[in-house]
Amino acid sequence: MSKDAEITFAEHDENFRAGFASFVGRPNAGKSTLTNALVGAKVAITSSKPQTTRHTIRGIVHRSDAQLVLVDTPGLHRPRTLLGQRLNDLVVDTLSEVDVVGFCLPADQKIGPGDRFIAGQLTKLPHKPVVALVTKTDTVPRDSLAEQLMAVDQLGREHLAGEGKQADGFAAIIPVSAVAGEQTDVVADELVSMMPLSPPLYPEGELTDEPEAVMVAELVREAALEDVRDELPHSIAVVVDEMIPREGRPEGRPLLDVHVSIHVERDSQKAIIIGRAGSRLRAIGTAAREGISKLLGTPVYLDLHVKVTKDWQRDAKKLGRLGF
Ligand SMILES: Nc1nc2c(ncn2[C@@H]2O[C@H](COP(=O)(O)OP(=O)(O)OP(=O)(O)O)[C@@H](O)[C@H]2O)c(=O)[nH]1
Repeated sequence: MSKDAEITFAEHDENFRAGFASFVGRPNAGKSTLTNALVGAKVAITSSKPQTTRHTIRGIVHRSDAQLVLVDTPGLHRPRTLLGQRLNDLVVDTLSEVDVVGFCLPADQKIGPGDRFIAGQLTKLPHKPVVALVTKTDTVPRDSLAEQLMAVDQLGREHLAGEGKQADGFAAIIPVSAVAGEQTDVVADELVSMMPLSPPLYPEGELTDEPEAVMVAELVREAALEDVRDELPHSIAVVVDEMIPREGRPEGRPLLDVHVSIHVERDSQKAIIIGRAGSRLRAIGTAAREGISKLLGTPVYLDLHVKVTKDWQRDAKKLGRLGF
């Protein structure tokens, strides 16, 4: 973000609110899509594959009366690997610093052990308001939505009520469809009402403060996730090795060289990513390059390398090197 942008109290109403909110929920619960719908631009990566959001990505909602900084977190889930454990720790750390937590529960899926696990984790944050967001309401008929709302209320009362915890379960329960654009304003209003009185935290127009390299890596990862199945999505980590302007380009025709490594855990996975005669890797490159050019506002030459980093999810040193 631009550090030189000055913001002063005087320019803003004394009732202005600003603060941080974070969405949690099982993989695929709709957190990224909701973030994007609220922010109005593509900042978090969405995909139908679970666990695509590994990095804490902020989207910023600018309103005349408030600024809402959304911290998008990875899915909280029962840890099975070292990576899983680290991600959970990261999520709980993040949550302890935000003003309100939005717990996303898809309308089209019954509440299950995964949701109860998350609700249990949220009790580690005793004084934090938790708003339940029943997502994807466009996918279910009205009567099953009503049932889901009651089940969610029950979940809140079971986990977030009682001494030392939230007094009455969830602070609010809001049905929303990010895809149909229904009730997203109600979600924003509710989250804003829980922000402290504060001047804006970021300059106007800022959408995210995620470092560009992380967003570039996420765009490549999103492209690599297209059409891959089973355990492969969890085995892909993407690192931007270098981004440098090409030298000797003609005036007004810049080109950015972007060097990216796609790490997988096994040789067989490397073969899948590369595809027959390199066809999949080329498709990944084409798809990602377009998004990266748009993001950075300049033509890019994208150089992709696929590397096998054996069992990186279970190796503390390798995790560190890949930025976890
Ligand atoms: N019909 C419908 N689909 C939705 C809605 N919100 C999200 N989806 C779809 O649900 C899938 C998962 O959405 P994401 O926003 O990526 O979910 P997430 O919770 O961020 O997922 P992770 O990053 O894996 O934790 C995608 O295929 C979305 O298009 C919605 O309001 N309606």
